[in-house]
Amino acid sequence: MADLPPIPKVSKFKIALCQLKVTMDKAQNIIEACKSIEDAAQKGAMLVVLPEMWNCPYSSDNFSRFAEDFNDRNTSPSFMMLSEVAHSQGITIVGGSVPERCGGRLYNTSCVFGADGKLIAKHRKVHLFDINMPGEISFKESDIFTAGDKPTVVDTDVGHIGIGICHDIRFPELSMLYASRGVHLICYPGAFNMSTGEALWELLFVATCSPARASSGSYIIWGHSTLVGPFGEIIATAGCEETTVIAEVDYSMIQLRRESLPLEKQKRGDIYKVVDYFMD
Ligand SMILES: NC(=O)CCC(=O)C(=O)O
Repeated sequence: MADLPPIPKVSKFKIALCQLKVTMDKAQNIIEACKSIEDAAQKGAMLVVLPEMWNCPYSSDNFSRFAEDFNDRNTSPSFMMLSEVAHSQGITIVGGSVPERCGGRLYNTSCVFGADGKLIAKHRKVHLFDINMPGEISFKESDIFTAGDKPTVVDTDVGHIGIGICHDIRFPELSMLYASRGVHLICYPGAFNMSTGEALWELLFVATCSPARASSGSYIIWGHSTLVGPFGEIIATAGCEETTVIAEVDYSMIQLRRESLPLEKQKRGDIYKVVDYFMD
């Protein structure tokens, strides 16, 4: 097995999970998100995570209307705000997700910005959320979005981070692939709902960030943005209200987990294997 990346120099830092209220007013959503990020940075957060669809109420009717073409600065205010605030505050931002328009297609996309404001990674949701639970919930993202075709691991000032978007969390193969690449933390911007929200997959260091629950709309958000530690323990969590969860990430706990529970050595490569098609 290849050596895992070492624990980064900044091994203890504050993370902020901004559980934002999302409204039909995109400009307002951008202003509020910017305020929450600045506030979190003032409180010492070095990494800020936003929810899935933080600029757009999660509904099929809205995705196309709220979409942005990231190559056109004039029509991508969400993208520009994240880049500018990452730079002005000198922090890393996992920018939740927004609908992305590219080459005539729509994607559910998370942009990651470094402390210099540069885009350092872009994850397009790999597993689109199609569900039909008669009498409870019916939703078909694949009617609107094209799925991404690759996993995303990004090297940041605060470690090696894997990115998944909401439904991606249900596929342990993706998180196992990230684990096999030695990520320190997996960030899952999400917008779970009231029917399925409790059934989350929690593994390694995981940060999930949801929108706050709104009193209107047909898709009722679950909330509960959470930071889970490397032993599966819940370090910090929220209810369904608008709030920011600020908690400490301590990567030295990864070392402790690797030593006390050497799962990497216990793997049975003779009976199963995670194949990483994207690793050079
Ligand atoms: N927005 C989503 O991907 C929702 C995923 C979800 O609720 C699930 O149960 O999976």
